[in-house]
Amino acid sequence: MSTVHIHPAVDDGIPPGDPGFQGGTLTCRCASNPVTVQITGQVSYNHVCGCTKCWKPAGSLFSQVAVVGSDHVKVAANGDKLQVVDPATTIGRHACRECGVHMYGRIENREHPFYGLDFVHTELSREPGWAPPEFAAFVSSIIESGARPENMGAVRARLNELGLPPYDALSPPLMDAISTHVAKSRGLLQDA
Ligand SMILES: N[C@@H](CCC(=O)N[C@@H](CS)C(=O)NCC(=O)O)C(=O)O
Ligand SMILES: [Zn+2]
Ligand SMILES: [Zn+2]
Repeated sequence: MSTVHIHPAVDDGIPPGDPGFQGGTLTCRCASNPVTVQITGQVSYNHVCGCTKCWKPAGSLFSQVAVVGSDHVKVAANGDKLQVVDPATTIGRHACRECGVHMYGRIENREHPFYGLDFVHTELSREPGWAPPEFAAFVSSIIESGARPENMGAVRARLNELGLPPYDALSPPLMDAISTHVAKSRGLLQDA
C-alpha cells in the first residue's frame, strides 16, 4: 500500500465503469434534508483535480470530478440550500450552504468552450457503475493547498501507478478542445 493518499475513490484501486450505466442520484453530506441532484446518464472525462477550487473530501489531496451535459442534471430535493461558492469563477460551483459539499458546477458563459457541460462529483452517489477517473489534472496546484513541493515526485509516481497520468493543466485532448474552440472563434480554423 502506498502512503500517498490521492482520493478515497481511487486509493484502494479504481472500480470499473458499467457500459450500460444510466445515471444516479448525488446526495450532499447533511444528516437531515440533504440536497439531492439527479444525473440521467453516464459522465465523461472523469478525473482527479488538484486545483484549489474543486471540492475535496476532508483530508483528500485531490477532488474527483467529471462532466455531464447540463440537461442531464436536475436538482431533486432541497435546492433552496444551494449557493454559488464564488460568483467570480468560470464554473459556478453550487454548494450546500450547510455541509459545504459542491453538488454541481455550471458554466453560464455561452462563449466558453465547455458551455453546456456541468461538473459533478460521482462519489456523492451510492450507485456503482460511474465511468472511472482517467487522468489527474492541475497536479502542481495541490501545493497551493499546502502540499509539500518535495513530495510531488511521490505524488506523480502514485498517480502513474494508479493509471491516472498526471498533468499540470487538463489532459491533452481537453486542452486541444479548448484551443480548437479559441482558433475557430477567431476564424483561424475551419472544420476539416
Ligand atoms: N492553480 C489554480 C488553478 C485553478 C484552475 O484553473 N482550475 C481549473 C480546473 S477546475 C479550472 O478550469 N478552473 C475554472 C474555474 O474554477 O472556474 C488553483 O489551484 O486555484
Ligand atoms: Zn448539505
Ligand atoms: Zn479543479
